[in-house]
Amino acid sequence: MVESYIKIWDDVLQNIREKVGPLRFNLWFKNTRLESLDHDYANIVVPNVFTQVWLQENFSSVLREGIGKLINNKDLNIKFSILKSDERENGLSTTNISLPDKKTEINKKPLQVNRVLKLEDFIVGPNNRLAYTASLEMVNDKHPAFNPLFIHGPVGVGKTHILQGVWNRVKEEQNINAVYMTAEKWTNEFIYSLQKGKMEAFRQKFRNVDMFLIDDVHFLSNKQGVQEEFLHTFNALYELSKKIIFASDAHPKMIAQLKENLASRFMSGMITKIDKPEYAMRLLILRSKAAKFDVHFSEDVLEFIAEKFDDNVREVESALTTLSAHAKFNEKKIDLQLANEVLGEFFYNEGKVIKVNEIEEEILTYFNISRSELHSNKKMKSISFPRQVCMYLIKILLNWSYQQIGNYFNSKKHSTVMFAIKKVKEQIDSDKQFKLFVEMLIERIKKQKR
Ligand SMILES: Nc1ncnc2c1ncn2[C@@H]1O[C@H](COP(=O)(O)OP(=O)(O)OP(=O)(O)O)[C@@H](O)[C@H]1O
Repeated sequence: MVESYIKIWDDVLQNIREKVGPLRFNLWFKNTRLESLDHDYANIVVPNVFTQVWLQENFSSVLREGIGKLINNKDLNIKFSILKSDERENGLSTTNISLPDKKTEINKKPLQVNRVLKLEDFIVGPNNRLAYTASLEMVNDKHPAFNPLFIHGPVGVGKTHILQGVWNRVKEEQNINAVYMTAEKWTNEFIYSLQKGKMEAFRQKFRNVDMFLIDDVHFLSNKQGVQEEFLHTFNALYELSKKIIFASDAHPKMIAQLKENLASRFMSGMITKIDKPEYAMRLLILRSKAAKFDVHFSEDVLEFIAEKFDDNVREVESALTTLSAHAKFNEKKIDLQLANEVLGEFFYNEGKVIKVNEIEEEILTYFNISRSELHSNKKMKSISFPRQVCMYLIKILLNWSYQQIGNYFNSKKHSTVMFAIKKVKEQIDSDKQFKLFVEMLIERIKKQKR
């Protein structure tokens, strides 16, 4: 980099670091540089397209202002270049991918589809038919043949979709008091009410519902006092024949440290598992999800995604989002070639197994912390947050049990690991930039295996 660019870039970065704080700064600006600058254009090199998208969306004006001020051009155009994948390590040269500059009209619609989960958008197939049909019976039948309904299955297969879909349906069609919440939220309300001496109101609230939909009940694992109160709520509703639906990552028998009487209540109605969807199902789901995007995905692209992304539906959706983001920002048509280019880095040779230290390496690099800090008990956010992300990645890439992950991280409790993974999941769902960041980490880890 020409020396004057280094100086300009240092000044701009210093300004940004003050604004965003060291954690986010390290996440997004660490491996960037000002590659070239003339009166009209500044070209900034970034390590990957996710950083590019994030900087474009959040920092274009700050960058324009910061650099523009130094060269007296407030209308400066900012362009980004991405290091070619095979050159990332030694940073030899760059591939230019121009983002639309500020004068170009770009489609301002959000890249992600809106997350209102409705039963009518749920695709029914062999992996989920029983769970879906049983849920409909809960909706439509005044006195369903079973109660409670307990739905379990691996991550991202549609458990939440069904519960929220049921909740939305009964809210629209029936004048009943239906409550949907996660077991974690229920636990927090319980603890709060206990601390504030408001248990009577708490009990009233939950014992007066007509339909009780609790997601992620595995969260109750290992929380004896909370389970006791949950059992009381369950019993009260059950005796009044109120409809109860639970969703969980695991069968009641497999939820660690779950009181026997609570486990047996969970198993007293219908238990049904949702499995990972097969290819034909994935394709059907993809078609339906793709139709909600404002870009066109051709059938061969959808088939390509359905074939390559075989783990869970969340991954499949994320492939669509990523592809549509690339197409928009680079103003390209979505075809098989683009899908291969963009998504090729997401999958890897199955024979090559990802190792836990490879996941760790990415975390250490991106968050700039040491391995001993990652494995420590330090609670400051700059250490605990990367640790949580690491736990999440180990869960989804290696599918370790919560206990295994806890043991690996200096004997952390099963519930601590569950909480960490839950937090990361929530942030992925609510923060698009963070979602892109996590996808980028996954992409980098998987790419090493190709
Ligand atoms: N059969 C389906 N039809 C339509 N969308 C689906 C289907 N299955 C899953 N999805 C979609 O996949 C995404 C993940 O599903 P959901 O959040 O319901 O998974 P989950 O099983 O609750 O996962 P977790 O255990 O991680 O909470 C959602 O956007 C959901 O709409």
